[in-house]
Amino acid sequence: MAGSVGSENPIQRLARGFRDHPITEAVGRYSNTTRHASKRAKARVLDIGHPLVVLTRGTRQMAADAKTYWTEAGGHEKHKEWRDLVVFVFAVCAVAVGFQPYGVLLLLAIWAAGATYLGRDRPDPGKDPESEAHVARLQSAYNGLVPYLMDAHDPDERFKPGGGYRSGFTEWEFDDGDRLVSLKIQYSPFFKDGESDSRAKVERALEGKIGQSNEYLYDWDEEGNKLAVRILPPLPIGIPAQPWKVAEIEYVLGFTDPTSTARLIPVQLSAEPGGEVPVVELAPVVWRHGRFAAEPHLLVAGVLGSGKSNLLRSLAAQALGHGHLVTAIDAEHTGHFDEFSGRDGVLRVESQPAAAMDLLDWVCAESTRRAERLRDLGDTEDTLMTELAKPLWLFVDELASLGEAAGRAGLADPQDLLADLMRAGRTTGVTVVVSSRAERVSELRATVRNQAHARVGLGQLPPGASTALFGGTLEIGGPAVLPPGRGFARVGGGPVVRVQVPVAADVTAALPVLVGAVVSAGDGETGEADSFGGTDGTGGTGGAGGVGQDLY
Ligand SMILES: Nc1ncnc2c1ncn2[C@@H]1O[C@H](COP(=O)(O)OP(=O)(O)OP(=O)(O)O)[C@@H](O)[C@H]1O
Repeated sequence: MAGSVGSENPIQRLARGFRDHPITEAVGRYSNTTRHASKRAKARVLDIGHPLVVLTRGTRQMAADAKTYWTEAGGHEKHKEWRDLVVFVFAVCAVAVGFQPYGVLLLLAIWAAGATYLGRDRPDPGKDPESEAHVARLQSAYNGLVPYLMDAHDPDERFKPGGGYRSGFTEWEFDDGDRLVSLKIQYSPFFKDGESDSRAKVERALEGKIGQSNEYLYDWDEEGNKLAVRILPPLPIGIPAQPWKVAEIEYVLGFTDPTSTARLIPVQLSAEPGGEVPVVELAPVVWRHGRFAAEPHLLVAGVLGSGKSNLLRSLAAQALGHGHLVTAIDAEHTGHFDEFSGRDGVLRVESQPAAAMDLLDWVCAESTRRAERLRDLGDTEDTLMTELAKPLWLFVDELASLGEAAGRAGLADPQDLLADLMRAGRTTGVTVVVSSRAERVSELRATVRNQAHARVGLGQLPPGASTALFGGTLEIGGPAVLPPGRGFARVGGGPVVRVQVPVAADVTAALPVLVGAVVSAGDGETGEADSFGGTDGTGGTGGAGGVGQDLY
């Protein structure tokens, strides 16, 4: 083919160029139908002749500008004289330049430059800058919402039949794959956004228009009459708890969307013994925790069976893996902490109210003892401090139930003790993790809630609970039933992100691996820990040795 190009005459070359010229994307869609052959030809002509089109458009603009100048200057005599003078000087200059060597070429170059500038492609100010496909999808979502958000009393009439999507949607975003991933809606102040039925209608309408296979995160701002929606693919479920590759002071609460965090860690997806264990990179939700941490305590709230105890167990396993001391109160006698009893590092696990209150008293006394010793020592070596204030964890599963049981038994309110403990815990190295049924979050005192700045909400939270936890009515839409361990998390003043908690089902199998990993790292080995299922049963030791930073 290359040989034939040299022997082409200019006309053949032009014809070949025209034939081979890439057609534009829009026209490409029609390329398989003869019906649109003329459209294709027109697009090719416009594409190849684009410089000519620009020059013609610019020349026409130039002529129109000159005409406007000529006619508009005629309003006043004085202006008219000025105009005549300017035109005369311009004409004389042009003629003088024209008679110079290359003068005509220079004039042509000036004309071409001016025409190219004036005829350049400019966006049509009246045209929607979104692509047609995006406009169609946004408008379809808008139309689907009109029956539910239309309000005759709304002076702005943001949602009305025949309205444009821009009057109701304030922001939207499409990802690289052209998926709508976020949408912000401003609605009438008269819309009953406090009623879950009204909200549900809007949510289901959006899901119907945008697609049922996604997961939707709804953030209702009832004060501002705004709804922020994020549309995301479902998170992976059933991730087995394992020794996470994070820093020593970091604890993995769960996993979120890659767009919500700036990092990914390798995660083994299966705990099945034998065979290839798939490893993927997932975005962790990390709680940074340690002495003087900004968020030393955690509050987990969730609906019935949403996986609160599982999260507490997962954190207890991580704490033991770091060689920390663990105590736990199982207020509802679920037995979720039984398999921790008697393990190295586990000081006490209680479920009876009297014993649980006794444990609370002990932890408070230990915290006070630590505070006094630290005060006596003043500034001392870090290693001694670390030994004195060895991290001690108190897990209270279902705090509201514990309060109720203690009240029935005529005991003190555990929240009184907890509030003091949490306040001092930051310096004394005592971490409190409490869980509560979502509908009972309001029973937790503000003094307790305010000390727990790291928060996780699991399952479909009632509006009151999500407001108490995150300051807004958050809902997850899409699948009818959320998998256990799915919810939202916020650490301190960070953003609220959705989270999928890993499953810590078989802690008996998990602990030896976690603790073994710490010990072998302390021995200087860098080998990676097995997944839970892969354990060969090498019993765990106390795990008080050094913590392998590269393993956690
Ligand atoms: N992240 C998870 N992934 C998979 N399954 C989970 C997860 N979390 C919990 N589960 C499963 O869901 C069930 C309920 O979990 P769990 O007891 O932790 O919930 P809960 O919120 O504490 O329940 P309750 O409200 O009854 O106390 C258990 O069978 C558990 O194995």
